[in-house]
Order: sequence, then C-alpha cells, then structure tokens
Amino acid sequence: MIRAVAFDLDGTLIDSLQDLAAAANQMRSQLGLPALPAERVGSYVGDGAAVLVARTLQDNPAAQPDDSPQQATARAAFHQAYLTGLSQHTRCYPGIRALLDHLQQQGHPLALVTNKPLAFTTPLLHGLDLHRYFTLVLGGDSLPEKKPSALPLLHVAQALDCPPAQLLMVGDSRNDLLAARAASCPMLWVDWGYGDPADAAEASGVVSTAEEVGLWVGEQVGLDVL
Ligand SMILES: O=C(O)COP(=O)(O)O
Ligand SMILES: [Mg+2]
Repeated sequence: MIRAVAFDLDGTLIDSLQDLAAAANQMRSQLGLPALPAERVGSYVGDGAAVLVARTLQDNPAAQPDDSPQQATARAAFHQAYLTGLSQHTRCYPGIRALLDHLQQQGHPLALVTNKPLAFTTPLLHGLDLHRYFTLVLGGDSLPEKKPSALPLLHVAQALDCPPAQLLMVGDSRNDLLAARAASCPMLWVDWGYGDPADAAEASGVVSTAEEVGLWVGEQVGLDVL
C-alpha cells in the first residue's frame, strides 16, 4: 500500500531542459566555449547544479566539481544565468497538476525530493504554483547527502510518519532509483524525463503519462485492501 509520495522535480514534474541548457550555454559562452545541444545538457542533469556545471563546462559526463578558479567562475555564471531564466520556458509536463490534485484529494501526503539546490527549487515551485502541494520540500543542499543517498527519503518517511515501504518515489533517473532502493522505498519510473531508459527495468513500475501515476498508486492501495 502506498501512503505518501515523494516526487523528483527535473524531468518528472517539470520540463526544465531548455532553461537549464540556456543557462549552461550562457556560462560556456562567457568562458569562450561553443554551445552544447540541449539533449547533451539533459544527459548531464541529475546530480545537482555543481555537477551539471562541471560536466557542461568540460562536456564530459565524468567531470567532477573542484576548487579551480575556472569552475568557480563557471558556477557563478551558471547561477546568475539560471536564476534569471529559471522559468522562461520551464513548464509542468501534461497532466501533472491534475495528478497532484488527485493524489492530494486521495489524502496522500506529498513531498518533493530533488537534487536541485533550494536557491533554484523554491522560486521555481512558487513561480509554477506547485509549492502548495508539498508538505515537505528537500533540495539537493537541504541535507548532508542527496540522492542517490537514502537520506532524503528516510528523512521524508520520518517527517511524514510513514514506513519507507509505503513511501513511493516517483522519478526519471537512476539516482531516484538508487535512492529508493537504499531507503527500501518502491520506485515508479516516469519515461518522459532525462534518464536512461535502460534503468527503468529495475523500477517497481514504469509509466508513460501522469495519469498512469495516479492509476498505479490506486492499484497498490486496492491490492493491499484485497
Ligand atoms: O538538478 C538536478 O541535478 C536534478 O534535479 P532532480 O533531482 O529534480 O532531477
Ligand atoms: Mg529528475
């Protein structure tokens, strides 16, 4: 039975790719580098802003944040560019508001567990009028560890007084999957995001529309009653 639901943000609730790519490319342009295709930037999303900056700066999926002056400059440039263009093109995926309304009406407490820093997450949620759905919002910098650590989901489970097995993680990436596994939460994979489709096979379920998320949750509740 599912009692509470924790949602990932980027690639799950919102299509933020164009604005993320624009900010990353503004940063690259300031450093004299050519623009990257948005899809490439999308493949670098999922481990927070500092990792996104390191990867897009070097155009390398294995790049890591460091203390170099170049990365510090790049982080500052990205931060300023992204804050300015945060919700220029960013929108909820189809059916997301109806899904959140539905789950709320069903009495499921909702949490947001993103690796996006709170400095971006909070204004985005308010700008898209999504903040009112969530009992709890955790950004990538809210706790000492972020996804794929179990910590954010265990924190949510405790705060909502919900056993991890009854807290569903809904997400689009391997980090969501690994975090859920580490916390012993079920994980529902959404196939419209930025993750590698090959990872979906390891999820508890896979959905292709927001409506299917509500149906999947409803089925789990029904199965438990039976
Ligand atoms: O900002 C990121 O790196 C990814 O954010 P997400 O955890 O909401 O997908
Ligand atoms: Mg995501």
